[in-house]
Amino acid sequence: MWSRARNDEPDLAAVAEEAAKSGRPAVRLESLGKTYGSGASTVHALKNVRLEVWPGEFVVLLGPSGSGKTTLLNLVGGIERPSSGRIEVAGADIAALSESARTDYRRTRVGFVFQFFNLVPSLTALENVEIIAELTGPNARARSRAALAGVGMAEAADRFPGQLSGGQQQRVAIARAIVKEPPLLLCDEPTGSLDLNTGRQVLGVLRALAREGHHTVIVVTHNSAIADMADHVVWLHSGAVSREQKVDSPVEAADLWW
Ligand SMILES: Nc1ncnc2c1ncn2[C@@H]1O[C@H](COP(=O)(O)OP(=O)(O)OP(=O)(O)O)[C@@H](O)[C@H]1O
Repeated sequence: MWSRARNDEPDLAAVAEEAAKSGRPAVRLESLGKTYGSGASTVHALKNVRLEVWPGEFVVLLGPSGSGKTTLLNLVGGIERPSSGRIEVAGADIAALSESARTDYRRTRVGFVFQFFNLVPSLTALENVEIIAELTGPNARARSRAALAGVGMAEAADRFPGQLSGGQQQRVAIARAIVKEPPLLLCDEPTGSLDLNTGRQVLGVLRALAREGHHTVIVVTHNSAIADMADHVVWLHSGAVSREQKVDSPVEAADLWW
């Protein structure tokens, strides 16, 4: 479990608590670079990225195809390692963690939401959440019910994915991501396969999770309309941050239009 300091690894939960007290960013990227391949086929997916994201922020990351959005999300989520630079999450440099500590980090500190919901079709909504809850602590069933209630899906606990709409399935997928109470929620095109209305509902759920202060939410999308509901918008171009904007009065998800 993440609360256990192993060998000389940092205790990530303790580091996070300390970071929260000292008012540090939830995520801080410094001179971050990622290259794929070598020689003539080298791809510089990210170049010298510097970014600070604050606890509870709802961040939208925009950019054309190939600009490095998913790469950035995968690095922050500990799915991949950077080629250079630092990735501080709540004060700990996750690029410096051992393989096993990075697995713990991914499992306990980060929730992922993807375009395709990837629910297990033979399990109910509750069971889909519960299989993740069981990996991360006691009282899995109660925590799973609470997570489903948190995304407005309490009534659908006993239904199978095939009996749910796309938006409802995505809300179950969000419940599955938040059941371990990760400080960081990383979403890659979460509304990419939803229509306008269900997309708005799902974004409303994500917005509420950030607003309640439990999660810092980063959403990667091609859909620039979603930027209107963000606290912080970041544009990537050719692997670098080309523009950044803080928004004082973001619109409600229900008022988005695309
Ligand atoms: N595993 C990989 N191996 C080689 N190149 C990769 C790999 N992953 C990403 N790339 C390259 O890195 C660059 C950034 O890709 P990335 O997927 O991060 O962009 P993106 O902005 O998310 O694009 P899209 O919006 O199309 O999903 C692209 O040139 C891509 O081809």
